[in-house]
Amino acid sequence: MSHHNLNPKTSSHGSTVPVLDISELSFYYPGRPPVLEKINLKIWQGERVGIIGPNGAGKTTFFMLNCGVIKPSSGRVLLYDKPVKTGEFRPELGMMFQNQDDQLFCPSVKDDVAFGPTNMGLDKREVEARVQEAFTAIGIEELAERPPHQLSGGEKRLVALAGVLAMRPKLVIYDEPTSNLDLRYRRRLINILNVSAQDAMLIASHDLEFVLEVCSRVILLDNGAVIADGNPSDIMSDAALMNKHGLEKPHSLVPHMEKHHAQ
Ligand SMILES: Nc1ncnc2c1ncn2[C@@H]1O[C@H](COP(=O)(O)OP(=O)(O)OP(=O)(O)O)[C@@H](O)[C@H]1O
Repeated sequence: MSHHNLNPKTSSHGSTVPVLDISELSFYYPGRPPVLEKINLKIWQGERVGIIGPNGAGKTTFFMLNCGVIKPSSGRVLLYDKPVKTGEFRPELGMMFQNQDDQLFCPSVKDDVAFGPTNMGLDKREVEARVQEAFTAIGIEELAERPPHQLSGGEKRLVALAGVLAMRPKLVIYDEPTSNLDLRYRRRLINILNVSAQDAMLIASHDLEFVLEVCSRVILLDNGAVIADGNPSDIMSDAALMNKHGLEKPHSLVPHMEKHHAQ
């Protein structure tokens, strides 16, 4: 099954246009085996999609193709029915990178969060309203005047997220959002994602418990292909499938008896 709607309210106005419509998408570096080969996927409004797979499976590459940072070797991506072109800014899409040092570069946190909306050509008052809205949603008001390079890794992650949300994207892509987060920041991120109002999100993560808590659909990528696509607990409780692709069935899905035996 490839169509899961979390929120019947939003889907009931009959959105027949997928958020993302990916067909026959391939990508390879010259002289190397394909990183992705003929991927076909549709992402629908209301979906929170976890992308899982071993190191090197092509998750980051897949994201770069979706936001037009790199050019497909063949195939195409439609974002709300309009082709994604390499290098073209699409305000409907926001991306949170794995490494925030690539994303934060302004003298203060406030300037960094304002950077995106300012570059969208919004007037000053609207930019300020959005910055305030993002600060409140993420709960980072106290960081506003700090220089981003002085922040801890977890604080940087939240500031980067505020910068993305201030652009009010409809689709947000997260690359390893919980890596290096302590339990408190991880929990805060889960809470933020679980109440977020975007149309859809794509989240690559090795933190499978996090994926279980947040996602309504899971796509397992390996060897350049979609290996499985469907309900998160169905896919992740298939221990043989998970092991075959360098992953482990999350502990919370191991039945109580089995856990007992393993000890
Ligand atoms: N510039 C490059 N030249 C050649 N190969 C590359 C280049 N960049 C990435 N690759 C290869 O492409 C493959 C996919 O990498 P990608 O970063 O998309 O994987 P990933 O699933 O995000 O991995 P991880 O879970 O480790 O973050 C890897 O085998 C990687 O070595």
